[in-house]
Amino acid sequence: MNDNLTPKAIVAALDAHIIGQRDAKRAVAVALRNRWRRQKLSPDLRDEVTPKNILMIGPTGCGKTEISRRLAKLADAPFVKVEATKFTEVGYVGRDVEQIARDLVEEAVRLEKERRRLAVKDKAEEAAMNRLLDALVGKDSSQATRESFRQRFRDGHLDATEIEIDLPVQPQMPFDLPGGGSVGMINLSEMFGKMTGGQTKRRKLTVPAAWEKLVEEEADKRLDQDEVSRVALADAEANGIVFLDEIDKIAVSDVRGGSVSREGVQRDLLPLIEGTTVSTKYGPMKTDHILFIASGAFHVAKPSDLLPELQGRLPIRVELKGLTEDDFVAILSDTKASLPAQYTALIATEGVDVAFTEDGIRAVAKIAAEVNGEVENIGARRLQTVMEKLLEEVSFDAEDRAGGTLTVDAAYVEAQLASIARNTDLSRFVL
Ligand SMILES: Nc1ncnc2c1ncn2[C@@H]1O[C@H](COP(=O)(O)OP(=O)(O)OP(=O)(O)O)[C@@H](O)[C@H]1O
Repeated sequence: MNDNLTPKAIVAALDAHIIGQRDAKRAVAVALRNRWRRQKLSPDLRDEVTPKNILMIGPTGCGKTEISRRLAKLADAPFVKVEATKFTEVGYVGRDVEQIARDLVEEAVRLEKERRRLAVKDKAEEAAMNRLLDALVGKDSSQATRESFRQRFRDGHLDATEIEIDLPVQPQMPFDLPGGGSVGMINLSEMFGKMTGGQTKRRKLTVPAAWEKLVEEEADKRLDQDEVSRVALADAEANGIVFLDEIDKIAVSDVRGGSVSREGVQRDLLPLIEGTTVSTKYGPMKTDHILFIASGAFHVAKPSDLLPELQGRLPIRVELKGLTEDDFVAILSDTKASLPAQYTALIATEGVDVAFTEDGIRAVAKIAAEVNGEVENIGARRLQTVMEKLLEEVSFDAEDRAGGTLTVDAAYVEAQLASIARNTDLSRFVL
């Protein structure tokens, strides 16, 4: 883990994307740094230190997931998000909860492959180019022909050309298995994988799509798969972050219908959070050091309605605030790759220059806050629907406006959105 990721540095990095929510940012920053600190301890003490999991309490769309996801990205850590309510659905079997750990390992494998593919990129591209040229001009073609096609490919002249290439067959499971395909210690997906091992299938693809597949396959061939699995498993165990959303929905605030299954889910989650060993297709995985960030609005149920054992496992409580109109202004103007910056860049590709004025941003924020107040409070997510509607027209006919400019000021926002925003029934559907 990066030595420079001190709590202050982590909070500063999160500040670039997320407005406010200081307590939550500080809590996750400390949790991450504690992992780094733990690695510095002697082995006997290291095993004693378990993560202090976090409970985030706050309304929908206020940044809970975003903070956790950004944290994982910053730390280059495997991350999965799961809705706790998913496990109360019909057909639920207790061991499904273990799927969370399996998903985390899969994510760790994906990350590890991505890191290693980079190291073998040059060699993989060279081999992929040879196969691409074989498919385009034949194995026996002259060096000059190959060179000319290589150039045409580089210049993008073959983007619409289709070719046929042989690609490995993806192992396919004939049916879905509860518990992620593990029956005891035998792993079925692995078994089916072995059965199809080495088989290829001829596929017709455009040159750029074929190139991507070939580079991927050539890179994978050069990776030591056993080593990838081993490192990924260790990475998931030591650095994995699990975001458990809607934990309040499985808290039991009354003893009537549904409470049994909800309490059941809590009981199932408990060993995972306390630390257990889950069998995965990459080998047994210990969950003791996974960082769990549980989250919920807790409008009805309270954290104290969770099983006491679960409460004990989520000792760090942070409250996130609902976002105000001023927060929306800041989200639109001060975050990296903000929505206005994204739309401006997208539409600029068509040669149209969109510029947001300060009063235009304020007007968008005001309408978003109003609709949140009147229809339903979905937090910063409202900005996405409002911005989409605001720029719907220019997004559609940008081609006719190439070379032109569009100033999004308060008057423009008013003209595009005011009539919809003031009509509650309409904004329910449109904004
Ligand atoms: N404080 C904030 N600063 C900047 N952007 C935010 C903030 N809060 C939310 N957003 C944006 O709003 C969207 C939804 O936020 P997020 O997914 O974090 O919601 P949440 O709090 O996890 O809600 P839920 O409990 O419903 O999952 C994201 O695109 C995120 O970028």
